[in-house]
Amino acid sequence: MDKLVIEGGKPLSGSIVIQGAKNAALPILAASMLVEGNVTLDQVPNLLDIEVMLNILRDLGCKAEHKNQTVWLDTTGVQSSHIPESLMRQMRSSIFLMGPLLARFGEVTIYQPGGCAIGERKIDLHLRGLMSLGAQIEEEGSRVVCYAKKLRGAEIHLDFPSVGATENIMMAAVLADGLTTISNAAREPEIQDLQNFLNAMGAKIIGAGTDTITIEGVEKLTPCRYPVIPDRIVTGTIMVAAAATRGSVTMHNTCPSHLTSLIHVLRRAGVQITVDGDIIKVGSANRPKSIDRIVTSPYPAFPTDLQSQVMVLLALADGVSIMKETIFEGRFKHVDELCRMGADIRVDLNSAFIRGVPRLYGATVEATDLRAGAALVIAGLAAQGKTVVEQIHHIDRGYDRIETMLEHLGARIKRVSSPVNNLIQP
Ligand SMILES: CC(=O)N[C@H]1[C@@H](OP(=O)(O)OP(=O)(O)OC[C@H]2O[C@@H](n3ccc(=O)[nH]c3=O)[C@H](O)[C@@H]2O)O[C@H](CO)[C@@H](O)[C@@H]1O
Ligand SMILES: C=C(OP(=O)(O)O)C(=O)O
Repeated sequence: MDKLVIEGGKPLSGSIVIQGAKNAALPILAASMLVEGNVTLDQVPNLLDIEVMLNILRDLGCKAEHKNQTVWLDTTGVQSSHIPESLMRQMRSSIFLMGPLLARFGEVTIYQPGGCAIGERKIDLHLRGLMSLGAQIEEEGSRVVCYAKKLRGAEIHLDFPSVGATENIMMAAVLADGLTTISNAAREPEIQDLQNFLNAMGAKIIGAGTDTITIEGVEKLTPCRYPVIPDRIVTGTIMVAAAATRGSVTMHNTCPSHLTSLIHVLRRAGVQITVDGDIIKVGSANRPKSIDRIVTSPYPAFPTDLQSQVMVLLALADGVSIMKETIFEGRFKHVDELCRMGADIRVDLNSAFIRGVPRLYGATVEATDLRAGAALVIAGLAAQGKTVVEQIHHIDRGYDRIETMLEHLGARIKRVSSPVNNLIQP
């Protein structure tokens, strides 16, 4: 089991290029199953979740190669529309294959997906959306079998703007007969990226990025080459790390407009941020200021995927802050670990009350999920002394060798296998 060992207290400084977005690449890889032929995707990060998705695609009969951030797919051999339970369980995003495989083969068998333990994460909105398009669904235990000779367009209203359900319905509706509208659709940038990819293959979709998406079904798609957007959550993680260590970092290959809510929050905390095209510079020499209330909500509001990272900054702020999590009920697991490092945080229902402390202290802590793990890494970078972050396979799901990226910014961080003592000379 790998661990990260961090000798904290050194401000991050320098510049880095941000990786492509996990949450855009995963649905786009799934959407590639809608077409027959060679699809090439650029800016695909080297992540555990991408590896799992490529293994699922190979299991379905697709040829897949991933080298230097480019993925080459040959989907002509895809025959199967059955995803084994062991593969489904490896991540939540396996669910993205339901819509495309159903649209291409008229049937699909999947199992309840796995993923980080951050909440219940039902798939009812996905299933109801597909049923509205004419699919019949049979559930038996964790197995879900879905049939439809030909999907037909429909008006679908989502009770909640679920990112994954919006994407699954879009992918299924692309080859359906007639027009589909999704109202109360999620508006995340990754949904716009999926629309752009599908349209590049000949789909007719408008409205992604707003709460109403319209899909006019087409007969057939044509393969294409497509670059995935930059990862706004990785960008945000580094921005917070720069601020928490009172460093100065320049990030290239970013989409600042995707980070408006974070930029606003960090500026309120007293962090200096400048934006120039696709470059974001973050600098901070002073103790952060507390923020009375941050609430996570669907895009464009403050993202749940940056909640734990920003909590580290607030844990070091001058004053009391409140963070309310409204998307996932199990997303405060980093709090106990941060308290082990000296943070003063109390959780009541879905709100965390954060009384800032002047400093955190190194400790051995456990990453319980992807973003909780990223938060603990930031805490370790800012803390006095040595921090060991365990269970870092969670972090590898979303950050392409996080230690290499941070080392490049001057951090004293190493990935090690046990034993961990004496591997870093301060
Ligand atoms: C790969 C990917 O893009 N992952 C992101 C996506 O996850 P994901 O697509 O799973 O997130 P959703 O927007 O679907 O989930 C949001 C909320 O809706 C609930 N829900 C969802 C679907 C459903 O059928 N029924 C239901 O009740 C979930 O339990 C959760 O409470 O959006 C989340 C919210 O921004 C992010 O944290 C994830 O990083
Ligand atoms: C929760 C996340 O991802 P997933 O939906 O893939 O579990 C995340 O990226 O923070």
